[in-house]
Amino acid sequence: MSVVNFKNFEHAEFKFSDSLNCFIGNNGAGKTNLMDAIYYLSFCKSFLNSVDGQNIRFDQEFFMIQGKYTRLESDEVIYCGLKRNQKKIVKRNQKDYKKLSEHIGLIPLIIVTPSDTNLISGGSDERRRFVDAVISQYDAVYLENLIRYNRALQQRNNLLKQFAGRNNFQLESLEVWDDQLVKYGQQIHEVRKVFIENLQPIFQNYYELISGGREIVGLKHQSDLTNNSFEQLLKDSIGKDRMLQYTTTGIHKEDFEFELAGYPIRKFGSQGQKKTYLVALKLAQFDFMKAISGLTPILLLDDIFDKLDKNRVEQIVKLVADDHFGQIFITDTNREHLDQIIAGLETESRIFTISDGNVINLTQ
Ligand SMILES: Nc1ncnc2c1ncn2[C@@H]1O[C@H](COP(=O)(O)OP(=O)(O)OP(=O)(O)O)[C@@H](O)[C@H]1O
Repeated sequence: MSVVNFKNFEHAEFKFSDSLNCFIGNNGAGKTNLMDAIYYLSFCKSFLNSVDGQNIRFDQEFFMIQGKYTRLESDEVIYCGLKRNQKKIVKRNQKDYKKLSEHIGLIPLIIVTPSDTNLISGGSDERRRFVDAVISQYDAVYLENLIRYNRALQQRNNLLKQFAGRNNFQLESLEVWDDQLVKYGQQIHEVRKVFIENLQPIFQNYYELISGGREIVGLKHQSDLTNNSFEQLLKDSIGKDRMLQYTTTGIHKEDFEFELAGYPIRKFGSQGQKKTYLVALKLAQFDFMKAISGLTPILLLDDIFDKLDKNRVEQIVKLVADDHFGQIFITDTNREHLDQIIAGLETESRIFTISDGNVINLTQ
């Protein structure tokens, strides 16, 4: 991979290991920026800063990231470049993409970052977004249903607002949207239910492997639709919906309760337990994506050493160094941690020391 004028890197070239790569450096050295460059080549955007222009190195006019992916069939060269105040350009083997969405999925990638704790501590929308994003990557019908559902929901909510504004009410106009919500919502609910059931054992297995314990981790699908017909729920909530001027029941209100030993982890989990939970969840997502796409995702573990004890970190690194995983990137501020763990591994690993946007390649 090469980067030019990307954040605090002026120009740097990397030859990564196909297995384990570690970025070591002090705070602010540029380790996470490198993770972000790798992320850009998969998702055409930053995981940190949604304003592309702010990722151009200060006082420069453009950035450029290029990566060569060695694949069994043929190599892929992915380019992402941005000139200040111009449109971002992404190329696959020197050919421009018309739509960036066409690129997503070609280089699957999973990242674990400190900001993922929002999945646990944040609102239900964070968890729905996570579940929807994972399912949408392998189920195009699900994504289509989700778009249609959200459209119908928007129309129904507009109608409820109009009724309130004009002080009238027409049940028939509302029911047109109810039919759509029930049609798509019911299917989305079922797919989410099956997804959670399938993810649970994989997730439990990873949690046990990392923690060395037998605590039961839970993912509970909470929904009004579990024991009631959606049609009836919409009928029963009309009074409330009219008063509040939005649709108060449906799959847009579902949540996924994250539990540890039967208790909500959000309230009772320690910081290390929450982090373990997240890593296990992401590794379960990894398995899912790998099985469905047939491609091994790249795995980025940013700052996983923070809040986790030595044993758990060691378990994670050993776990991901296994053949089941592919190319892994790990950041850390302290070399000794990793040296000790890596010394016991058979996997080929490469260590890059990062200092103020510069890199020294230290091959194991
Ligand atoms: N557009 C930019 N141009 C130049 N430098 C930038 C730009 N954006 C961010 N930086 C610099 O990048 C540095 C942060 O890098 P990064 O987040 O990769 O650090 P890190 O090595 O992961 O540190 P930590 O261990 O604290 O997480 C900061 O010094 C910041 O000023």
